[in-house]
Amino acid sequence: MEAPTNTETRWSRVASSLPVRNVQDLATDSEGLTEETLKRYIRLDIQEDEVLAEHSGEVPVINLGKLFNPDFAEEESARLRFACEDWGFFQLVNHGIPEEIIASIRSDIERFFKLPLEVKNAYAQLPGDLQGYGQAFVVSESQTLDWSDMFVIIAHPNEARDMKYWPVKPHTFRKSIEDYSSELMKTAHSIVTVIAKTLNIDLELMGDKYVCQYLRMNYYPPCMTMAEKVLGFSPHSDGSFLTLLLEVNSVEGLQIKRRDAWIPVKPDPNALLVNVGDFLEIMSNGKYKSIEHRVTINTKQERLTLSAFHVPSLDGVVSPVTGDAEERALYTTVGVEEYSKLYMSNKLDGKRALDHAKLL
Ligand SMILES: O=C(O)CCC(=O)C(=O)O
Ligand SMILES: [Fe+2]
Repeated sequence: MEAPTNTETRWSRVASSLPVRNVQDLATDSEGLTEETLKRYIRLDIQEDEVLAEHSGEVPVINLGKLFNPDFAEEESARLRFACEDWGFFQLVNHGIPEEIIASIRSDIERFFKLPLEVKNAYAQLPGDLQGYGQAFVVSESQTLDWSDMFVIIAHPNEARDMKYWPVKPHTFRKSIEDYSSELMKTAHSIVTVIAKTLNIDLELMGDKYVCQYLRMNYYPPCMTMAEKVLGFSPHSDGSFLTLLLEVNSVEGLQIKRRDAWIPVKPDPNALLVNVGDFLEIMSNGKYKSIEHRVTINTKQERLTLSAFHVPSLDGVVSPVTGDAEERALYTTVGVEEYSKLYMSNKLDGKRALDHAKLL
């Protein structure tokens, strides 16, 4: 296992930094909120594709308990396969993470974002150690226009926990993050096991020994004057293998792309929202889809979420696994570090990193 210093230096080669204004602060600063400052956040492309709220209820729901219950496993695995093939997203219920652990992380994240700006800024680090408050790790120019702030922590490998700038406020924060992170490692592991079975592939590189977990807290302030013109998070697919999202205060905002329209996801307080990332799409040779998603903003309520990206270690190599001799590889083999660099670079020209890995 790599020592944290190695991880830090490696990440400093991967992640690029585009520092921007803290929008939570901007949103509450009546003097700063002028037409001039707001202008840069206005997005003309928001209304290009239809929003189909009537399909919200169709987002697949997968019951983790059933996946491991011999009486239901086969049927539930088939549903999981369909969710990954057809939606790239599913709500994971009966996930088994103790309620108190979820309650603590929820309340600590809410409390963290209520701290004064200077306190939060004390954690602002540039991407060298991939930890920072503010938009230090945006992956595209367009994301510098996002109406959100984020805070990133490497939670696994565990050595990363020795990082210098661990948040100490609220004082329970470190424990809640550690507890949640370990639970989530188990949950992700369970899902990965079933995914490996449904694809009939070996997913050793997603085993605990190799996998990295990055936690990102996202804060989307309300935008009183022009919520319908700004985006909290630009359309993107995730540069992960699997992402598990906790919608901390269950405020709606996430929309997923489906058949050229956007489907708003209704937060389910009892579920984790799971999505297929780029590495899983590549590894499954395109059978499982890493779907674009975005976050919209409302006029009244702030939205808080916690994304957990599960990614193979930077040393890893990801190849498409083909079923039989007839199946042609549709993606190139990518090094995780090389791919992450591309994903984090600002040179994607409006394309997704994934498009660069696709073979024609
Ligand atoms: O905050 C959200 O709802 C989604 C965040 C997201 O897409 C991400 O962190 O990659
Ligand atoms: Fe995402």
